[in-house]
Amino acid sequence: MSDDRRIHLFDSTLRDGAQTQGVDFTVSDKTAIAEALDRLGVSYIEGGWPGANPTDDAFFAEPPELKAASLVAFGMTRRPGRSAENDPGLSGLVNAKAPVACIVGKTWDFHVDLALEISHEENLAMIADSIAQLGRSKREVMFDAEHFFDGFKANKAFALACLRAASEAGAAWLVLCDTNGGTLPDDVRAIVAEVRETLPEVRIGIHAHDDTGNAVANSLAAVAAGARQIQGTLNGLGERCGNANLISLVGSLALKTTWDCGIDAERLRLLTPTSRLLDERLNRTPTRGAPYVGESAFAHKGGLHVSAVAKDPRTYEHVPPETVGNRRHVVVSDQAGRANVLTRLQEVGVEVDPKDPKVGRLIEEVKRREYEGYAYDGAEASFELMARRLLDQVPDYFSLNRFRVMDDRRWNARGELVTESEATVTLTIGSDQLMTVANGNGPVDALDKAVRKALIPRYPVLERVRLLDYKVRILTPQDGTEAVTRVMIESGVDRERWTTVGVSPNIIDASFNALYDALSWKLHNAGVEAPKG
Ligand SMILES: CC(=O)SCCNC(=O)CCNC(=O)[C@H](O)C(C)(C)COP(=O)(O)OP(=O)(O)OC[C@H]1O[C@@H](n2cnc3c(N)ncnc32)[C@H](O)[C@@H]1OP(=O)(O)O
Ligand SMILES: CC(=O)C(=O)O
Repeated sequence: MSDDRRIHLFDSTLRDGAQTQGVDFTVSDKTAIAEALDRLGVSYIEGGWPGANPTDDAFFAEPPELKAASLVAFGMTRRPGRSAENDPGLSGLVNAKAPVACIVGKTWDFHVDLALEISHEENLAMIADSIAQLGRSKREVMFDAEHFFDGFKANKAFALACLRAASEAGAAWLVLCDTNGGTLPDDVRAIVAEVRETLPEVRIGIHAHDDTGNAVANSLAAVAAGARQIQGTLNGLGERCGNANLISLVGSLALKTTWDCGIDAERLRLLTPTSRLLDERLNRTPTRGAPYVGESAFAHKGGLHVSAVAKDPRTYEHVPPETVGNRRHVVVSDQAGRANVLTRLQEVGVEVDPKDPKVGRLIEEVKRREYEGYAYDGAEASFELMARRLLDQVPDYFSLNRFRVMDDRRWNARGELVTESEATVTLTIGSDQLMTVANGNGPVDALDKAVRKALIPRYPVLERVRLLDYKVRILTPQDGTEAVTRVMIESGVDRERWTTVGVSPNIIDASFNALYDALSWKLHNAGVEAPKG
């Protein structure tokens, strides 16, 4: 592919992404994410701002060894009234172990007047001096033109003079930033085109924020107008509403355009694992609806969709999920038809003759239970168990005879408020009846502990099963405290995860139903035999 079609991807997850509310990377997070980005194939990885905090200092003191990408250290132009040589911020960048530096400078006169309170000439000198100073030690220096689009609209001559100052001082890239994220694609396209016409010799990049939900569209508009570098972040992290989502951009550039973003078919399959790695590092639940990489990105729910997808997935998929490392997913719910159920059964390895009348019964059962409040859409382990029970493919590992839960809220002798829960359960396992008692931090915790106490001696595989998420939803709010509740439980062991559902007007009973399925599913999945009754 000609160089003219090359788009350089610049990842700012570890710098602008670190400015996301609630995100706090450790040095080892930064290293793992940088290595994943390097494997994915981006051109530049902005590692942070040396001198801004101890994490970034430590990261740049011992940066990861990147195979293909260039590590970038970020900073800002020198302080007003100082020489670039004596500016501690710039010295931090010079000393950082990174071959490339990227500095932000003001290009909107409003900011120069109000935030910096300096003359326009001094701002131009700050840009030129800083780029020149960094050019003495770095292989490449980039200029992030802060608020460029707002600056261009307010005072075009000054905004362009800032770009000229950076270019003449040796900046390899001029990155036009939509810092406040308020610009729309038509304006981005027109302004980038005008910059290209005015400064045809410079290389232009785009750094778009997502405050109108247009950061990806703005990045593509800039490329159409001549930008050849796109800055973005994994999963769209970043200040306020985030940056252009690099994951969506990679998918679209690689699969839908003739631009060469440096990511071949093999690397493209790393897109979903890379996005998930970031969420895992941040301990965040991946966004289901994320384009290309979300769990719902190739999930089919409507019966009409599933019946057509079974014939040819192109009927409802814009690209094959495997190309981006994702997978197809058929959802079973009250929107399902025969095709959903058969496909889902096949996916979970349940063998059934499509003509078996039990399939029809299963569909009816799903719809009846969904009407009662069950949601198999997110509780696939419960769906699998229901299907296998109907087909006599799963034994009863245990059954509940009775539970009793007591809650105690009182002031102790030291005058402190104490809440305690105690659960007693009677279970049957095979021909044995067992009674156990446990205390817990709340009634569901006490119940969970009492059930496990009875089961673990018989089924040690349950020892390491953990309850990872617990969600309660009121299904009939008009009934007040008598309302029907639905409980969804996510359980896990190591990296294995499964979700189950329980419904009842009694929240503890709903929780028990979900717990019963969670433990039964694990026993079935681990191939455990049930004792003879
Ligand atoms: C648009 C962007 O997202 S750019 C990246 C923004 N990221 C961050 O700010 C995260 C890291 N930042 C930090 O850790 C700190 O802000 C530091 C270490 C950089 C600076 O901290 P401090 O010296 O305490 O300054 P503080 O953050 O309060 O204010 C920023 C200062 O930089 C000045 N400044 C802002 N932009 C520039 C610039 N491009 N060039 C020179 N000075 C600038 C401001 O006028 C202000 O000056 P003042 O201290 O004289 O008021
Ligand atoms: C540099 C940067 O992050 C911005 O202008 O948004």
